[in-house]
Amino acid sequence: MSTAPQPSAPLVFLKGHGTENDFVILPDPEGLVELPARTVARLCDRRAGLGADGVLHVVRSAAHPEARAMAATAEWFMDYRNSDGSIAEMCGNGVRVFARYLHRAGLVKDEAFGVATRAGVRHVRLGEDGRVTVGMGRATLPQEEPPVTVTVGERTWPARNVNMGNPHAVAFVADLADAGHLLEAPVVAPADAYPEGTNVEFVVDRGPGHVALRVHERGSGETRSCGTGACAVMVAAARRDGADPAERGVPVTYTVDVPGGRLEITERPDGEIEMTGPAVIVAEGLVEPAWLEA
Ligand SMILES: N[C@@H](CCC[C@H](N)C(=O)O)C(=O)O
Repeated sequence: MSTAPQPSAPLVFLKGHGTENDFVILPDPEGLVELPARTVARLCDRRAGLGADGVLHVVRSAAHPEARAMAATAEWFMDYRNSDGSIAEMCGNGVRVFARYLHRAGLVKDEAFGVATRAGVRHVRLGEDGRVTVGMGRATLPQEEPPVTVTVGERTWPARNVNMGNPHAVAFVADLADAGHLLEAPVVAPADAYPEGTNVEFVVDRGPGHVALRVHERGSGETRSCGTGACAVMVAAARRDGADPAERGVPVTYTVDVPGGRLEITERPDGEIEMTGPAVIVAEGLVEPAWLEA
């Protein structure tokens, strides 16, 4: 009988993006694939790996200890990882791409269904126009004192602390170029406002109910889009503009331009937020087992 080690089964991957926030999708229904931070970082490496802002690990909720309790309402769990291998609670663009993948793969038959995330179940609706709408839940606005500031180089701006299941610091600036090259994370103070670190959005006005952003993502650096970030920006802009839907008693919609496209965000008077945007599957392939194990 041979004692030679058996080669691992090839790992299927797909590549997708939502407003150019791009992801490696790893289908792993029974949760058998180990994903240490180093492996995620190698997969996301844009020169030596597949290249992505993050990994969407597709696991049956019943097979994942963090999602088992959600299995009755959402069959699939989006185990999201940033490109440096760190774990995040939620990814707004990712959940649209995740939903597109599940439907394309025949793993869900309905056009509307729940996806389990670390921030709770998110309800998605696949539109006929190729876009996907996600119920993003409610924003929380942690205490504003002491005020949060964001600094890049010599420049400092006041910022709004908005939590969309994951943390955001939203700073309104005169020009998106003011944020500079964003090769390093902006400095956010006070540090204890964000014990787990934060995503930072820089925002300018484009017109009534219309803003544009750049984002530096926790764990991924500057990206072309951030769905949770766009929702945080919408909430911060609506409060700044005196357009809080809870006070007006009607839904409020903002168009949020990101470097990679456009997202439409609506907040209802009860605080529930819906985001609509594209979700694209680009490719499918196999990860070379020897490379993965090296
Ligand atoms: N790009 C995502 C957010 C991904 C997680 C984020 N970097 C974090 O660490 O919180 C989105 O579209 O929301």
